[in-house]
Amino acid sequence: MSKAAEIDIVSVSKVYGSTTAVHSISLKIPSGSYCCFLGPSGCGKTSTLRMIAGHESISSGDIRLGNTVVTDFPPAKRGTAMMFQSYALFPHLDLIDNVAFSLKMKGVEKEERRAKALDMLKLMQMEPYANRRPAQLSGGQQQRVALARALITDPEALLLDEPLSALDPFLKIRMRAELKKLQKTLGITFVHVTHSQEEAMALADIIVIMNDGKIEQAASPREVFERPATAFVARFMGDHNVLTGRTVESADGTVTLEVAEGQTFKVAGSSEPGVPIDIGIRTDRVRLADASDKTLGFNGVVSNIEYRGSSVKITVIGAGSDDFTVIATDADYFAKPVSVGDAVSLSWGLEDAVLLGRMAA
Ligand SMILES: Nc1ncnc2c1ncn2[C@@H]1O[C@H](COP(=O)(O)OP(=O)(O)OP(=O)(O)O)[C@@H](O)[C@H]1O
Repeated sequence: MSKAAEIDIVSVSKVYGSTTAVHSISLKIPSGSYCCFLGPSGCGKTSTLRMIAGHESISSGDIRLGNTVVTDFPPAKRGTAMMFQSYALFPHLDLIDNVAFSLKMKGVEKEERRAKALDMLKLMQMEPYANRRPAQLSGGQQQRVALARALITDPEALLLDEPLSALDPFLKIRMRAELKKLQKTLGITFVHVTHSQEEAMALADIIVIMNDGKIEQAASPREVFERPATAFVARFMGDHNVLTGRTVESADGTVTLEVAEGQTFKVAGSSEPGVPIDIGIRTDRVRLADASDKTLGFNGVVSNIEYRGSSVKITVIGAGSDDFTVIATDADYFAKPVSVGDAVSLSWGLEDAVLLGRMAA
């Protein structure tokens, strides 16, 4: 197998007519890492992936793979391989010829390309099916063939566009584990586009969260979860309550923020007084208990309760929010259950609230 390459995206934009799909993004994807691009529909993930692959021209900026600027290279000359969402297998060819196709295009002689295709099918545990056609395979098996076909060119980076979206939920989780194992075995850089937070958290060394053609945060899953950089990330990842307010005081590394009239919260950090600001409060760290320090909690009214098995989701109205979420463990909840309409006191620790940065305009 080839060695892995770092992918360096430098001020890259993509403009389609009057739509700017990607706004001057910069990012270094370390060699040999598993990188997931995550974001809502239309945020520019696929356009970015296709620009790395060379299937889409770059409107401005540059992309480097290792030491080579590949901006103007055709896809086959970049050292990348792409696996498409639909797998794009040829229905009339058997698996060996499907996998060997790109080598045929390069003029590799028949025996050599078939031997290499068989090696790739072996790697994907698909050798016993080598003479079948794609229609005679399950979805998961077709995906393995598509992977074998992408990997036969010995790419330095494998680019995957929503690779798991065509699979049923059970197979999705199994293939997810296989993708991760494959990436570790091969040691090459994987760039994977998904709109699933869970998928990105499970797979990635680095998650790149995009919104409206820009990168909101690029960091490890743990950092994204514990330190969301922006209100968008905190909301999109769905594990924080986001409250918006105005700084009333900033001293000794702590900001005091007014979120509703007479309701102030403390959070670690610093900010100019008067500035509007967002804070994120971990849903799983809020306790149904009175806070000793009232700036680390509030009194509210329960508006909804959802049982989730190992946890219970409690929605509370208060502190200027009508859907403040508390995730309690089932044990904690059933030790002291509450009902819709109950008045509750919520509290959290200073370390469970984070100051969320604002996007540069
Ligand atoms: N060929 C095109 N011509 C014009 N506009 C395009 C084209 N391809 C994408 N766009 C627009 O660019 C923006 C980003 O699209 P892109 O496919 O990169 O987003 P995405 O994050 O991958 O979305 P999805 O998850 O829905 O695939 C969207 O507004 C889309 O409508």
